[in-house]
Amino acid sequence: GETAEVTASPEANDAEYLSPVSIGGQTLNLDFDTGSADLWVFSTELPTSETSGHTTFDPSKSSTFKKYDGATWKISYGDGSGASGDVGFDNVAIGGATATSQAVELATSVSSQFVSDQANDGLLGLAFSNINTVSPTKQKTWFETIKSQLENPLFTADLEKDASGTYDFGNIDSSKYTGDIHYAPVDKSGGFWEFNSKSYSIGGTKSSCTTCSPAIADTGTSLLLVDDDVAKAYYAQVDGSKNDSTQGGYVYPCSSNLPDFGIAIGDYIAVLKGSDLTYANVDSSTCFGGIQSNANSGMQIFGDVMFKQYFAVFDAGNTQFGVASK
Ligand SMILES: CN(C)c1ccc(C(=O)NN)cc1
Repeated sequence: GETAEVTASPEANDAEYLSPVSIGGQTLNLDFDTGSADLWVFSTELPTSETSGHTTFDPSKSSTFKKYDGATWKISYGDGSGASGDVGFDNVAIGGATATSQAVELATSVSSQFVSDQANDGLLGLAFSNINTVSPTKQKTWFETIKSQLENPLFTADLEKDASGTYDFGNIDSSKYTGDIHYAPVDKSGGFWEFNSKSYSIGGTKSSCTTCSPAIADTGTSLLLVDDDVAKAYYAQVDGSKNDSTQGGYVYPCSSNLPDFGIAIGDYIAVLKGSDLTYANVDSSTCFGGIQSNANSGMQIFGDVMFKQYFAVFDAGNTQFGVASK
Protein backbone atom coordinates (compact mmCIF):
# COMPACT_ATOMS: atom_id res chain seq x y z
CA GLY A 1 0.00 0.00 0.00
CA GLU A 2 1.05 3.53 -0.74
CA THR A 3 1.88 6.38 1.60
CA ALA A 4 2.21 10.07 0.69
CA GLU A 5 3.36 13.21 2.44
CA VAL A 6 2.89 16.82 1.43
CA THR A 7 3.92 20.14 2.98
CA ALA A 8 1.27 22.43 4.49
CA SER A 9 2.47 26.03 4.36
CA PRO A 10 0.81 28.77 6.44
CA GLU A 11 -0.54 32.04 5.10
CA ALA A 12 -0.52 35.24 7.19
CA ASN A 13 -1.67 34.71 10.83
CA ASP A 14 -1.87 30.97 10.07
CA ALA A 15 -5.27 31.82 8.57
CA GLU A 16 -5.00 28.86 6.24
CA TYR A 17 -2.48 26.26 5.10
CA LEU A 18 -1.75 25.52 1.43
CA SER A 19 -0.33 22.39 -0.17
CA PRO A 20 0.89 21.75 -3.75
CA VAL A 21 -1.32 19.44 -5.82
CA SER A 22 -0.58 18.27 -9.38
CA ILE A 23 -3.67 18.10 -11.63
CA GLY A 24 -3.04 16.83 -15.15
CA GLY A 25 0.56 17.96 -14.71
CA GLN A 26 -0.38 21.45 -13.53
CA THR A 27 0.57 22.31 -9.93
CA LEU A 28 -1.82 24.44 -7.85
CA ASN A 29 -1.67 25.37 -4.17
CA LEU A 30 -4.84 24.07 -2.50
CA ASP A 31 -6.34 24.49 0.95
CA PHE A 32 -6.84 20.97 2.40
CA ASP A 33 -10.19 21.17 4.14
CA THR A 34 -11.52 18.41 6.41
CA GLY A 35 -14.72 20.48 6.76
CA SER A 36 -15.87 20.08 3.14
CA ALA A 37 -15.83 17.43 0.40
CA ASP A 38 -15.32 19.24 -2.91
CA LEU A 39 -12.02 19.42 -4.81
CA TRP A 40 -12.36 22.66 -6.71
CA VAL A 41 -9.83 24.88 -8.46
CA PHE A 42 -9.40 28.33 -9.94
CA SER A 43 -9.69 27.72 -13.68
CA THR A 44 -9.30 29.46 -17.00
CA GLU A 45 -13.12 29.40 -17.14
CA LEU A 46 -13.19 32.24 -14.59
CA PRO A 47 -13.28 35.87 -15.67
CA THR A 48 -9.65 37.05 -15.75
CA SER A 49 -10.69 39.92 -13.45
CA GLU A 50 -11.14 37.29 -10.72
CA THR A 51 -7.92 35.27 -11.25
CA SER A 52 -5.23 37.91 -10.67
CA GLY A 53 -2.46 36.44 -8.49
CA HIS A 54 -3.89 32.92 -8.63
CA THR A 55 -2.63 29.89 -10.53
CA THR A 56 -5.48 28.66 -12.73
CA PHE A 57 -6.05 25.15 -14.02
CA ASP A 58 -6.38 25.10 -17.82
CA PRO A 59 -8.21 21.93 -18.91
CA SER A 60 -7.20 22.54 -22.54
CA LYS A 61 -3.56 22.07 -21.55
CA SER A 62 -4.08 18.69 -19.83
CA SER A 63 -3.90 15.68 -22.13
CA THR A 64 -5.65 13.53 -19.51
CA PHE A 65 -8.56 15.85 -18.68
CA LYS A 66 -12.08 14.60 -19.52
CA LYS A 67 -15.11 16.89 -19.30
CA TYR A 68 -18.09 15.60 -17.21
CA ASP A 69 -20.89 16.85 -19.46
CA GLY A 70 -23.88 18.32 -17.63
CA ALA A 71 -22.37 18.15 -14.16
CA THR A 72 -22.22 21.29 -12.00
CA TRP A 73 -21.30 22.18 -8.43
CA LYS A 74 -22.03 25.01 -6.03
CA ILE A 75 -20.67 25.31 -2.49
CA SER A 76 -21.11 27.74 0.41
CA TYR A 77 -18.87 27.88 3.49
CA GLY A 78 -19.60 28.85 7.06
CA ASP A 79 -17.98 32.27 6.63
CA GLY A 80 -20.38 33.18 3.82
CA SER A 81 -17.88 32.60 1.03
CA GLY A 82 -18.56 30.24 -1.85
CA ALA A 83 -17.85 29.13 -5.41
CA SER A 84 -19.48 27.24 -8.27
CA GLY A 85 -18.74 25.81 -11.71
CA ASP A 86 -18.55 22.69 -13.85
CA VAL A 87 -16.73 19.36 -13.59
CA GLY A 88 -14.20 17.10 -15.23
CA PHE A 89 -11.90 14.20 -14.41
CA ASP A 90 -8.13 14.16 -14.34
CA ASN A 91 -5.15 12.54 -12.61
CA VAL A 92 -4.52 14.23 -9.26
CA ALA A 93 -1.20 13.65 -7.47
CA ILE A 94 -0.33 14.60 -3.88
CA GLY A 95 3.07 13.80 -2.41
CA GLY A 96 3.68 11.08 -4.98
CA ALA A 97 0.30 9.33 -4.70
CA THR A 98 -1.89 9.66 -7.81
CA ALA A 99 -5.65 9.28 -7.92
CA THR A 100 -6.61 8.58 -11.53
CA SER A 101 -9.91 9.87 -12.93
CA GLN A 102 -10.46 12.09 -9.89
CA ALA A 103 -13.40 14.51 -10.13
CA VAL A 104 -11.96 18.03 -10.44
CA GLU A 105 -14.45 20.86 -10.04
CA LEU A 106 -13.58 23.90 -12.18
CA ALA A 107 -14.70 27.28 -10.82
CA THR A 108 -16.61 29.54 -13.17
CA SER A 109 -17.57 31.83 -10.28
CA VAL A 110 -15.96 32.51 -6.87
CA SER A 111 -16.89 34.90 -4.06
CA SER A 112 -14.83 37.98 -3.22
CA GLN A 113 -13.11 36.24 -0.27
CA PHE A 114 -11.52 33.81 -2.73
CA VAL A 115 -10.66 36.46 -5.34
CA SER A 116 -8.71 38.44 -2.73
CA ASP A 117 -7.00 35.40 -1.19
CA GLN A 118 -4.37 35.25 -3.94
CA ALA A 119 -2.37 32.43 -2.31
CA ASN A 120 -5.34 30.08 -2.54
CA ASP A 121 -5.90 28.28 -5.87
CA GLY A 122 -8.82 26.22 -4.57
CA LEU A 123 -9.84 23.69 -1.95
CA LEU A 124 -9.26 19.96 -1.55
CA GLY A 125 -12.08 18.56 0.56
CA LEU A 126 -11.26 15.79 3.04
CA ALA A 127 -14.68 15.38 4.67
CA PHE A 128 -17.00 12.53 3.66
CA SER A 129 -18.27 12.38 0.09
CA ASN A 130 -21.95 12.37 1.08
CA ILE A 131 -21.67 16.18 1.33
CA ASN A 132 -19.97 16.64 -2.06
CA THR A 133 -21.98 19.25 -4.01
CA VAL A 134 -21.64 17.91 -7.58
CA SER A 135 -25.02 17.50 -9.26
CA PRO A 136 -26.67 15.32 -10.52
CA THR A 137 -24.17 12.73 -9.13
CA LYS A 138 -22.02 13.32 -6.01
CA GLN A 139 -18.31 12.70 -6.53
CA LYS A 140 -15.65 11.20 -4.27
CA THR A 141 -12.95 13.19 -2.50
CA TRP A 142 -9.33 12.61 -3.44
CA PHE A 143 -8.83 10.65 -0.21
CA GLU A 144 -11.81 8.37 -0.88
CA THR A 145 -10.67 7.79 -4.48
CA ILE A 146 -7.18 6.73 -3.35
CA LYS A 147 -8.03 5.17 0.05
CA SER A 148 -7.96 1.54 -1.14
CA GLN A 149 -4.40 2.03 -2.48
CA LEU A 150 -3.09 3.36 0.84
CA GLU A 151 -1.18 1.26 3.39
CA ASN A 152 -3.86 2.27 5.94
CA PRO A 153 -7.18 4.06 5.22
CA LEU A 154 -6.28 7.21 7.17
CA PHE A 155 -4.53 10.55 6.97
CA THR A 156 -2.86 12.78 9.54
CA ALA A 157 -2.44 16.54 9.95
CA ASP A 158 0.56 18.20 11.57
CA LEU A 159 -0.01 21.95 11.22
CA GLU A 160 2.52 24.30 12.80
CA LYS A 161 2.46 27.83 14.20
CA ASP A 162 4.04 30.19 11.63
CA ALA A 163 5.90 27.26 10.06
CA SER A 164 5.37 24.53 7.49
CA GLY A 165 3.77 21.30 8.60
CA THR A 166 2.63 18.18 6.79
CA TYR A 167 -0.33 16.09 5.75
CA ASP A 168 0.42 12.35 5.56
CA PHE A 169 -1.77 9.82 3.77
CA GLY A 170 -1.71 6.08 4.54
CA ASN A 171 0.49 6.06 7.64
CA ILE A 172 0.96 7.53 11.10
CA ASP A 173 4.51 8.88 11.50
CA SER A 174 5.36 8.24 15.15
CA SER A 175 8.13 10.86 15.02
CA LYS A 176 5.46 13.57 14.72
CA TYR A 177 3.86 13.16 18.13
CA THR A 178 4.56 12.20 21.74
CA GLY A 179 2.57 9.99 24.13
CA ASP A 180 -0.68 8.31 23.17
CA ILE A 181 -3.15 9.11 20.42
CA HIS A 182 -6.54 9.70 22.06
CA TYR A 183 -9.42 8.70 19.75
CA ALA A 184 -13.10 9.60 19.68
CA PRO A 185 -15.68 7.78 17.59
CA VAL A 186 -16.82 9.79 14.56
CA ASP A 187 -20.43 10.19 13.42
CA LYS A 188 -19.96 10.65 9.64
CA SER A 189 -23.69 10.73 8.81
CA GLY A 190 -23.59 14.54 8.48
CA GLY A 191 -20.51 14.31 6.27
CA PHE A 192 -18.10 15.75 8.84
CA TRP A 193 -15.38 14.34 11.10
CA GLU A 194 -17.84 14.86 13.97
CA PHE A 195 -17.48 13.74 17.57
CA ASN A 196 -18.96 14.49 20.99
CA SER A 197 -17.48 17.32 23.06
CA LYS A 198 -19.41 17.41 26.33
CA SER A 199 -16.91 19.09 28.65
CA TYR A 200 -14.23 21.72 28.70
CA SER A 201 -11.72 23.29 31.08
CA ILE A 202 -10.73 26.89 31.66
CA GLY A 203 -7.47 27.56 33.49
CA GLY A 204 -7.50 23.98 34.74
CA THR A 205 -11.07 24.09 36.07
CA LYS A 206 -13.17 21.43 34.35
CA SER A 207 -16.84 21.90 33.47
CA SER A 208 -19.16 19.32 32.05
CA CYS A 209 -21.68 20.55 29.52
CA THR A 210 -24.11 17.85 28.60
CA THR A 211 -25.84 20.37 26.32
CA CYS A 212 -22.66 21.28 24.43
CA SER A 213 -22.89 20.88 20.65
CA PRO A 214 -20.96 18.15 18.87
CA ALA A 215 -17.70 19.29 17.33
CA ILE A 216 -16.10 18.82 13.94
CA ALA A 217 -12.39 18.70 13.13
CA ASP A 218 -12.01 21.31 10.40
CA THR A 219 -8.57 22.12 8.96
CA GLY A 220 -10.25 24.68 6.68
CA THR A 221 -11.30 26.90 9.58
CA SER A 222 -8.66 29.11 11.19
CA LEU A 223 -10.13 29.45 14.65
CA LEU A 224 -11.83 27.49 17.42
CA LEU A 225 -15.59 28.20 17.31
CA VAL A 226 -17.21 27.01 20.54
CA ASP A 227 -20.76 27.26 21.91
CA ASP A 228 -21.62 30.81 22.88
CA ASP A 229 -21.86 30.20 26.64
CA VAL A 230 -18.46 28.50 26.62
CA ALA A 231 -16.85 31.42 24.80
CA LYS A 232 -18.50 33.78 27.31
CA ALA A 233 -17.22 31.72 30.25
CA TYR A 234 -13.69 31.72 28.79
CA TYR A 235 -13.42 35.46 28.24
CA ALA A 236 -15.01 36.17 31.63
CA GLN A 237 -11.56 35.09 32.88
CA VAL A 238 -9.76 37.64 30.69
CA ASP A 239 -9.68 41.15 32.17
CA GLY A 240 -10.57 43.84 29.66
CA SER A 241 -11.98 41.42 27.10
CA LYS A 242 -15.16 42.22 25.18
CA ASN A 243 -17.17 40.78 22.33
CA ASP A 244 -16.65 43.54 19.77
CA SER A 245 -19.07 43.23 16.82
CA THR A 246 -16.98 45.72 14.82
CA GLN A 247 -13.99 43.38 15.06
CA GLY A 248 -16.20 40.32 14.62
CA GLY A 249 -15.56 38.69 17.97
CA TYR A 250 -13.80 38.68 21.33
CA VAL A 251 -10.86 41.07 21.70
CA TYR A 252 -8.69 41.85 24.75
CA PRO A 253 -5.48 43.66 25.76
CA CYS A 254 -2.52 41.88 24.12
CA SER A 255 -0.79 42.01 27.51
CA SER A 256 -3.40 39.57 28.91
CA ASN A 257 -2.32 36.20 30.25
CA LEU A 258 -4.90 33.98 28.56
CA PRO A 259 -5.99 30.94 30.57
CA ASP A 260 -5.41 27.46 29.13
CA PHE A 261 -8.51 26.02 27.43
CA GLY A 262 -9.27 22.30 27.45
CA ILE A 263 -11.51 20.89 24.70
CA ALA A 264 -13.12 17.48 24.88
CA ILE A 265 -12.35 15.13 22.02
CA GLY A 266 -14.80 12.44 23.08
CA ASP A 267 -13.69 11.46 26.59
CA TYR A 268 -10.24 13.10 26.31
CA ILE A 269 -9.60 16.73 27.22
CA ALA A 270 -6.95 18.28 25.00
CA VAL A 271 -5.53 21.31 26.80
CA LEU A 272 -4.68 24.25 24.54
CA LYS A 273 -2.01 26.54 25.99
CA GLY A 274 -3.34 30.04 26.68
CA SER A 275 -0.06 31.47 25.39
CA ASP A 276 -0.98 30.15 21.92
CA LEU A 277 -4.61 31.25 21.91
CA THR A 278 -4.15 34.73 20.47
CA TYR A 279 -5.01 34.82 16.78
CA ALA A 280 -3.95 38.27 15.61
CA ASN A 281 -3.38 41.89 16.54
CA VAL A 282 -6.28 44.27 15.93
CA ASP A 283 -3.96 47.16 16.72
CA SER A 284 -0.73 47.60 18.69
CA SER A 285 -2.39 46.87 22.04
CA THR A 286 -5.61 45.00 21.19
CA CYS A 287 -5.67 41.32 20.26
CA PHE A 288 -8.28 39.07 18.61
CA GLY A 289 -8.82 35.70 20.23
CA GLY A 290 -8.32 32.27 18.67
CA ILE A 291 -11.37 31.11 20.65
CA GLN A 292 -14.61 32.60 19.33
CA SER A 293 -18.33 31.93 19.60
CA ASN A 294 -20.11 29.69 17.08
CA ALA A 295 -23.18 31.97 17.54
CA ASN A 296 -25.01 28.87 18.74
CA SER A 297 -24.97 27.32 15.25
CA GLY A 298 -25.36 23.90 16.88
CA MET A 299 -21.88 22.77 15.85
CA GLN A 300 -18.53 23.48 17.50
CA ILE A 301 -15.76 23.90 14.92
CA PHE A 302 -12.27 22.94 15.98
CA GLY A 303 -9.98 24.54 13.43
CA ASP A 304 -6.29 25.31 12.97
CA VAL A 305 -5.92 26.76 16.50
CA MET A 306 -6.28 23.14 17.70
CA PHE A 307 -4.22 21.54 14.92
CA LYS A 308 -1.28 23.83 15.70
CA GLN A 309 -1.11 22.35 19.20
CA TYR A 310 -2.14 18.74 18.57
CA PHE A 311 -1.18 16.14 16.00
CA ALA A 312 -4.38 14.78 14.43
CA VAL A 313 -5.38 11.41 12.95
CA PHE A 314 -8.36 11.10 10.60
CA ASP A 315 -8.99 7.33 10.62
CA ALA A 316 -11.61 6.35 8.04
CA GLY A 317 -10.93 2.64 8.54
CA ASN A 318 -12.19 2.77 12.13
CA THR A 319 -14.34 5.92 11.68
CA GLN A 320 -12.52 7.70 14.48
CA PHE A 321 -10.64 10.97 15.05
CA GLY A 322 -7.61 11.14 17.33
CA VAL A 323 -5.23 13.72 18.77
CA ALA A 324 -1.80 13.49 20.35
CA SER A 325 0.55 15.99 21.95
CA LYS A 326 3.51 17.07 19.86
C1 LIG B 1 -12.37 31.95 1.72
N1 LIG B 1 -11.64 30.73 2.05
C2 LIG B 1 -10.24 30.65 1.63
C3 LIG B 1 -12.23 29.72 2.78
C4 LIG B 1 -11.59 28.49 2.98
C5 LIG B 1 -12.19 27.48 3.75
C6 LIG B 1 -13.44 27.72 4.33
C7 LIG B 1 -14.10 26.71 5.21
O1 LIG B 1 -15.05 27.00 5.93
N2 LIG B 1 -13.59 25.47 5.26
N3 LIG B 1 -14.14 24.52 6.14
C8 LIG B 1 -14.07 28.95 4.12
C9 LIG B 1 -13.49 29.94 3.35
